[in-house]
Amino acid sequence: MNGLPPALAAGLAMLPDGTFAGKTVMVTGGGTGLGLAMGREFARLGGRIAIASRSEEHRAKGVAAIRAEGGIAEGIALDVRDADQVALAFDTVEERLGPVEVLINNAAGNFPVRAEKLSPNGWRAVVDIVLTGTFLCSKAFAARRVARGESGAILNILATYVDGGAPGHAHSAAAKAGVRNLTESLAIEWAPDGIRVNALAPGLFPHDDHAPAMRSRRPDGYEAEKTRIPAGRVGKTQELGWAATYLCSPYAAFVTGHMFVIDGGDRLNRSIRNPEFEPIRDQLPD
Ligand SMILES: CCCCCCCCCCC/C=C/C(=O)SCCNC(=O)CCNC(=O)[C@H](O)C(C)(C)COP(=O)(O)OP(=O)(O)OC[C@H]1O[C@@H](n2cnc3c(N)ncnc32)[C@H](O)[C@@H]1OP(=O)(O)O
Ligand SMILES: NC(=O)C1=CN([C@@H]2O[C@H](COP(=O)(O)OP(=O)(O)OC[C@H]3O[C@@H](n4cnc5c(N)ncnc54)[C@H](OP(=O)(O)O)[C@@H]3O)[C@@H](O)[C@H]2O)C=CC1
Repeated sequence: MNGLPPALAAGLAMLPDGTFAGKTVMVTGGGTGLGLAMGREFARLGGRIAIASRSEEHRAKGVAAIRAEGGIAEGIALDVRDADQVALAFDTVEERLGPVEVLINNAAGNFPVRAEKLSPNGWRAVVDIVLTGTFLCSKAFAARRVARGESGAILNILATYVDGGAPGHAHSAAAKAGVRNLTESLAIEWAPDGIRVNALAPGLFPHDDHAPAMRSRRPDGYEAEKTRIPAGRVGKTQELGWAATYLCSPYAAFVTGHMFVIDGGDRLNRSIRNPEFEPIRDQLPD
């Protein structure tokens, strides 16, 4: 598990070419990091990608990356916390690329902070982006799919700390756990309408776009954390693309309400042989 099979490393797609041909895929926060990696994989399989986020710079970067690979992409201004902006974004995507058939709720806010120091507004910002934003986008998506009488797929991006929590990330972990539960409620509610709702929980996937607050404090970066991961390495962002495209494809037509974990076994690495416990107040500055 320390490397990728040569065919995959060479960039071959996991699913058949054209699996998403003619389909519009909206990726919130799709201009950077994992969202962009997933958008690129959907585009390689023929999807038309709508990158929806706040920053024009992030959107332009993502659109350019996908177009440079021959894909179709448009940037759409959106703050997922605002229901009016969400409605307008779906309308705009429909005008430019066609109705959204796949929604990736990837946008997130997070910053490490000791829980006793987290301001009410800081808590709200993260919970609103992660939990409320996911709900607002899912609701707008499903209302449109149901009105058209057409099926669809939603994929919510979680984090492995939905189980067990995350010291220094109480806001994000609580919000992601809420999204996990929301995934299950909506999967049941919308299954009769042909709308599948699944979740993808990544472990550690370092990339060059990390927001400043999320950059590793170690001089050697997140790469060095591989020693704690049973697979012996961190994740490669393209691997999330493979998982995301499968879960949203017709090959997963009977999969809904599921949380797919992709972490090289990191979440299972709890044993009496773990290193000494280090309180979060000793890891983060005051
Ligand atoms: C598995 C174990 C993991 C261990 C760690 C490894 C890390 C690897 C990755 C782990 C999982 C990753 C999960 C992620 O979600 S990564 C995604 C991160 N990306 C982003 O956060 C990008 C978007 N972020 C933002 O836009 C902002 O950070 C923010 C979320 C704050 C929202 O921006 P907005 O402009 O709406 O908000 P404000 O700037 O006005 O701030 C609102 C309040 O929040 C307070 N704040 C902001 N930053 C900090 C900080 N670094 N520390 C403390 N408080 C902060 C800010 O002061 C405001 O509060 P007040 O009004 O009270 O001052
Ligand atoms: N990287 C990792 O190791 C892990 C990541 N994850 C999850 O993966 C997903 C992607 O994270 P990652 O790529 O690492 O982080 P990034 O910071 O690169 O991506 C977050 C994206 O969210 C967008 N965003 C933030 N707030 C809003 C908002 N209010 N409205 C619309 N878009 C918003 C940002 O775009 P803009 O600034 O333009 O709005 C940005 O593109 C997140 O859900 C994260 O929680 C989970 C576990 C591990």
